[in-house]
Amino acid sequence: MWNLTRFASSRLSRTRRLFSSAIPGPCIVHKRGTDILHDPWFNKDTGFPLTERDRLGLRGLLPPRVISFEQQYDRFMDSYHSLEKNTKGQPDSVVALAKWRILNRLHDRNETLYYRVLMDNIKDFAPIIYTPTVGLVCQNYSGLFRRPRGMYFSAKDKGEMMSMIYNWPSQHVDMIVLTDGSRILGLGDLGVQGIGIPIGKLDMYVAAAGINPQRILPVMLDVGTNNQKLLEDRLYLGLRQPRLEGEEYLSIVDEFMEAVHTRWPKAIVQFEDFQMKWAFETLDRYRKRFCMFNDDIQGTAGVALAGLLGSARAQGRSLANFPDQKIVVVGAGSAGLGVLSMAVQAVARMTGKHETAAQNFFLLDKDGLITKERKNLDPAAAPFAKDPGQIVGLREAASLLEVVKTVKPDVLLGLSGVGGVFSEEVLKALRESGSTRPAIFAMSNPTMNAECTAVDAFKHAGENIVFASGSPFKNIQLGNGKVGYVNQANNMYLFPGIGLGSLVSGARFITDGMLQAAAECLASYMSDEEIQKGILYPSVNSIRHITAEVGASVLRAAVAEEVAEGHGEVGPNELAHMSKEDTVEYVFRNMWFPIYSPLVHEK
Ligand SMILES: NC(=O)C1=CN([C@@H]2O[C@H](COP(=O)(O)OP(=O)(O)OC[C@H]3O[C@@H](n4cnc5c(N)ncnc54)[C@H](O)[C@@H]3O)[C@@H](O)[C@H]2O)C=CC1
Ligand SMILES: CC(=O)C(=O)O
Ligand SMILES: [Mg+2]
Repeated sequence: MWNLTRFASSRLSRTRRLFSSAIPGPCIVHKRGTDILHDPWFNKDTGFPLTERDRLGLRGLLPPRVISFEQQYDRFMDSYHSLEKNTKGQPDSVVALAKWRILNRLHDRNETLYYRVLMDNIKDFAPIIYTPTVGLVCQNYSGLFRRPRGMYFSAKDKGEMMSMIYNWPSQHVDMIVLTDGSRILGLGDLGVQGIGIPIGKLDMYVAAAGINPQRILPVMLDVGTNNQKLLEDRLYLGLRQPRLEGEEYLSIVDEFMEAVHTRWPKAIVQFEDFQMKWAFETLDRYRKRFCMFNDDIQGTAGVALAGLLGSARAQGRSLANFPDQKIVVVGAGSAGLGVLSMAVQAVARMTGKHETAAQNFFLLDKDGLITKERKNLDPAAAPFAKDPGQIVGLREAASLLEVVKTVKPDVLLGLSGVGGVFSEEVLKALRESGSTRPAIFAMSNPTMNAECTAVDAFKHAGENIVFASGSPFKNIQLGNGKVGYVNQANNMYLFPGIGLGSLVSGARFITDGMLQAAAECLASYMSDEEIQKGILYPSVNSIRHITAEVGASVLRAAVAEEVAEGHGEVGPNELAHMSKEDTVEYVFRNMWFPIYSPLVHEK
């Protein structure tokens, strides 16, 4: 089941070999002249060769010297480094937004160069285009707005979506990330400003999964906002009305899903940052009708499970001991419940005992420990609610500190959205954990919403811990050359591979088996040596490689579960006869790589 043998050791060299053989095919363009220069999909700026300038009516529209892609790349990186130098000492938020702006301007101008720069510098740039800076961008979106990106469907568009969807200029769309802005990271309801999240997630799709940027579509479903501050903000760009509820709300989402799949029947829709009630309801409503998944529930669960298995290994225990781990989950929302249900299912598979699989898991929300005595117990949390008779020394609504002191957990996992809930006292109490190497997952985003910082975790809970956070922190120097490793437990390690594997298998639906395969692949990726150091996840620098491996695992699971219908020229039979190695190679070959393609004009 959990086969933790390591994949091929020369991960990156194989990636490079596959890409170095990539010869850019021609790209058909239906425009000429300035229309091309103003289209970031095709624009090469000063990089257009003279012959192409002639063919496309660009002569005279650019300075005469042709600059190579490498020179353009270096020029951008020089500007970026100057900006870093010039903003030194300024407040973090000012620096972060300045960095986001310079990247965003390149994105608006020249996508090929933008994605190349992003891919090659993913460790430095992911924190800008993704968490944490994307949170700040969403908070300030209406003021930062210069040009639209993606599509906006609002409650006012009811009845029009089927025709509106044809306003999108691309003939083909493979991957859509959709939000209604109701729970953006841990920042709450940001209304239309939440569009930054689908944009950031899709940037990760291009960088990690090699989805062609001409085939992605970020979407905002604006059904109003309950954020009073935004409703009163004169610059706010969304609908100024309270959120739609009930059937009115669902009819908007239904209409959007029908419209999308009428134009692009094979498009995959990732639901992102929906408030809990709609996250679960829409997943249930659409998962057997469309190829879709909810990243916060399902992507996060796989990443957390891989980390939990890793932290069991980090204690030098065999995986057979995983079911004995005592795990406290703080946050009973879409993410926390998603993690719990996948982890409990893994325990049930390992032990064969479904009734007792949840016994070592403890779930808390804003009111404390959840037991069966909880008034208005949420049905989604009910399977994890403790029976008061079976938790000696604890009671309904016990505080986190009481729970940690009594349970002495092996793992403390936070998905509460509340910064600092792993207080000094809680972290110190973890020193009494039954584990030789307790693990702390402070998974809430962005950084200020993390349940604790890396510094505090190592300082208060001890140097022997394993630590992971949703947004990046720097490794901690513990003295005497010892390093406290900081892992990034973020669904970015899985959602690109889930989307890519579903796409290239032509999956009709995304099944539990495919999601489990993704989690198993991530869990088995790390060597024992890395795990012993406390490194649970691969470096962000190798995200394309891990995504290809995850994508291939998802594809094989789709074939095994008979939902794979094939992709392009490759039919389901051909997929079924591919070896494991072949599937990885096939997935790599389907990844878009940012290099300039010769442009061919067609009327
Ligand atoms: N690292 C990652 O990959 C991911 C991180 N997240 C983060 O997880 C957080 C929560 O997301 P959702 O579950 O979708 O939100 P949610 O709003 O559905 O759930 C939040 C839960 O936390 C509980 N809570 C609030 N205050 C608390 C407190 N003081 N103590 C204990 N529990 C408390 C609430 O009662 C609720 O059960 C967000 O910050 C989000 O950014 C979400 C998905 C992926
Ligand atoms: C990472 C992510 O999906 C979230 O924080 O919501
Ligand atoms: Mg999310």
